[in-house]
Amino acid sequence: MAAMDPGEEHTRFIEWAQSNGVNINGIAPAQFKDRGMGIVAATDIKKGDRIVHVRNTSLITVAQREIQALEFPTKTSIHARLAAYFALQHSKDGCQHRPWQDVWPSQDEFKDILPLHWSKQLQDLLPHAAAVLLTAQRSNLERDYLSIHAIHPSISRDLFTYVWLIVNTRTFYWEYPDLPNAHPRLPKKRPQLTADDCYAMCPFMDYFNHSDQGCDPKADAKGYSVTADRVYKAGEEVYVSYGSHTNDFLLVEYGFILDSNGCDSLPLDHLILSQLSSDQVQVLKEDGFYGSYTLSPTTPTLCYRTQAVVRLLTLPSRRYTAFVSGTDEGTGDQGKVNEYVIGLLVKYKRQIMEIVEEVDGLKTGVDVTTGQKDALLRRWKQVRAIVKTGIDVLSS
Ligand SMILES: C[S@@+](CC[C@H](N)C(=O)[O-])C[C@H]1O[C@@H](n2cnc3c(N)ncnc32)[C@H](O)[C@@H]1O
Repeated sequence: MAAMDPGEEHTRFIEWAQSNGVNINGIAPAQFKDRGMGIVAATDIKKGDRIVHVRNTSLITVAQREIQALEFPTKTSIHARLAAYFALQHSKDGCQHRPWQDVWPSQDEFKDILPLHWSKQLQDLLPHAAAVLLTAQRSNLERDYLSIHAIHPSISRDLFTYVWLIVNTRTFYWEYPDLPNAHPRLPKKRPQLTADDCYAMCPFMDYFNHSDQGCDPKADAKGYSVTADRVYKAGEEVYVSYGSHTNDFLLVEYGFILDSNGCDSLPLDHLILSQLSSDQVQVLKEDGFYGSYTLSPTTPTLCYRTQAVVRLLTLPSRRYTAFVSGTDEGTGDQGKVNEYVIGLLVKYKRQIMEIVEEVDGLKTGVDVTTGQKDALLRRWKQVRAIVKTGIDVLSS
């Protein structure tokens, strides 16, 4: 994909970043047609070269004095604290992060790509897994907005939503360096925080786009760095991996999907949970096998949890018990399990055909942009392909 010259606000930001503890080596930001900014190799890069390092003092974490000075109530999430900090900075004269803020995506760009901003008509057409993630995202945002609104009523919902999404799409996992041994992931003096709260904003690092095969960003007490995972030729895009995410997750949390994603899978909960009796639900809960059933486009196609639940649904309970207790690998029952799942998938495939047709027929305009329709259609076609592969593999 051709990269374009990013423009002068990016040149200004790079100068700002370099004078603020960011060491850049052989890479540069570039503008892409379909995914905003990204990072390209400015020269040939060798595997193992450290291409960027961001000093720990340049990260924005809640341990920072300016953020601590805002004296948030203890229950305020880290996400909310960071968002509130950036909201308060946003319109301030002499805001110290201005060159960084100037290269972030605009509110309008978010409105196009993030399902949170899509029309209800489109949200209702999201795959089940994406809809579940969207509901959770909406409720986290609401919780955070209300907690900040109570102490900073001047921050509008619009601005808060924007900076909250900036934090959501641009934070890195940050293990606070001064962690006590007993709770290796909890920042000292903040025992109420959980590992999920260990986030940092990281200038320049947030230019990298995601690939399931990208470089792995590493953090240590000195800061954050990215090392080349392979050789890159000058001009090639360099990606990092944001984690092992499915395309439903990437769509809802980041506003894009990958054409090829080795971490993709399809949750089957919406097909399976409704089949369970209340006794079966209880058994599964007691055994720790309730929910999180997945179908994967790679082998094994069915995850262990799915193998377990389908045994409970289709076999005498002693066969299920033998399987989950490990006394029987369950190979003899595999045909019956596969047959049951195929039945569910064939029914689901018919529903998918109808949804694909409906999405394909959507008229584009104010409520449905071409980009939104395209992303949704591509995702449904991927779901259809996973289901088809599942049926083929289980039938063979
Ligand atoms: C950390 S930022 C990366 C820089 C961003 N592209 C920008 O313009 O500033 C994450 C956002 O980049 C975009 N993105 C990241 N990886 C992508 C990919 N492989 N394809 C399309 N968009 C991607 C998504 O909009 C995502 O929310």
